[in-house]
Amino acid sequence: MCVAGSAEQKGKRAVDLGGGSLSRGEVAGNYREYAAFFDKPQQIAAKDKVPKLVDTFYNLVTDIYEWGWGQSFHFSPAVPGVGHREETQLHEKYVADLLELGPGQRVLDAGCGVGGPMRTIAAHSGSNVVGITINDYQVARARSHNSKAGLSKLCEVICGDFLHMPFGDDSFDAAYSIEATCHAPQLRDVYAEIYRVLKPGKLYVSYEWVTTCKYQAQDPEHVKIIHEIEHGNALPGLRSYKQVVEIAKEVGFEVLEDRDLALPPAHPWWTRLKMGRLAYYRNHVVIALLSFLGIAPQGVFEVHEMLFKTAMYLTRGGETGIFSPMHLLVCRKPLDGGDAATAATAAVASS
Ligand SMILES: C=C(CC[C@@H](C)[C@H]1CC[C@H]2C3=CC[C@H]4[C@H](C)[C@@H](O)CC[C@]4(C)[C@H]3CC[C@]12C)C(C)C
Ligand SMILES: C[S@@+](CC[C@H](N)C(=O)[O-])C[C@H]1O[C@@H](n2cnc3c(N)ncnc32)[C@H](O)[C@@H]1O
Repeated sequence: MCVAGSAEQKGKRAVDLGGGSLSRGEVAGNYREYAAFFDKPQQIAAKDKVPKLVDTFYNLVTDIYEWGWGQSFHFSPAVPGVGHREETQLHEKYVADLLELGPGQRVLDAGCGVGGPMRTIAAHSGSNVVGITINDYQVARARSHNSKAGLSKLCEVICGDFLHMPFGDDSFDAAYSIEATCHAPQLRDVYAEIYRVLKPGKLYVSYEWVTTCKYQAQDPEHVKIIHEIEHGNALPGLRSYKQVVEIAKEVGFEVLEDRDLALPPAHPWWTRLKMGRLAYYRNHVVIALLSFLGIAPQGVFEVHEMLFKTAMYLTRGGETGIFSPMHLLVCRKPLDGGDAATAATAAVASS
């Protein structure tokens, strides 16, 4: 049976799909718990439960993401005549270039996944990247990929919560987050934490998931699309493009640039997702078969079904223009960190 190939990029094999750090028997129950969370709006309001929910989500989806997407868990603008891998790397190198990274600098990757972006950025710039992710399965995967890529010296990965990072004040020369801070129950908490660990005068770049100016809260179709995107991606509530900028300023950052990289002349980021539909049907059949044979744990099929559905809503979000996964923020921690730090502390206290 030929089920070893990945849908779009070689790496994880279908026969190895599992539930991350969960045992085989835990996958179905964890998926049910995950799904139930989104059926009860009061739970989404219980912000302290979100990091655990996000950890569960990544136990459930990390293998499928690697199998069907690759080692970078984010979108990229399409580039005509260029393959997905290169499109992805271009989007990652842009972060390194905006941060003006070079050898010897210590850079934070807040929400690093299995480290696709950190490897591109370290190899491109020669800087030392320290990644943090809440999911210990991703830490193991990232370390293994770093070692295979010969980048263990430049790339370090730790398991932890980006809302409470185990790093000293003013200890990084730069910081970035790629499609990760959207998981924070309060955006200002993660921004304030990144602000704290960044040296004065240094830059933070983020690709944010946001609703755009086209989103109408009174349009039921818009509301449905955004709710389904939140459900399929472990999001406690998407923020608008305006809110992310306001929050960055509130914690003390100077916002040097904020721009939606999805807007024309950029080519649609959702092309890859939409074009992959046939492959996803095939994947669904493969997973059904592996589940029937007892090779894939019970529950993986349901997780795949959820992702299938979320791919459709993400595409709708892109096509309607109400959602962007790549609102760029370039922020600087002011040199006179004193006043700004006070603002950051006050912002956290009031959140
Ligand atoms: C930033 C986040 C994740 C963004 C993307 C990397 C993922 C969002 C939706 C995912 C996928 C949807 C469909 C899957 C398909 C059914 C399966 O057969 C193969 C994997 C998918 C293509 C999967 C891959 C990753 C995504 C595109 C969020 C979580 C904040
Ligand atoms: C969509 S993935 C993006 C990963 C990576 N930036 C990339 O582009 O490949 C989001 C990442 O954010 C991490 N994350 C979410 N909430 C977190 C938290 N509270 N603390 C640390 N990491 C978190 C997840 O574990 C995951 O690694």
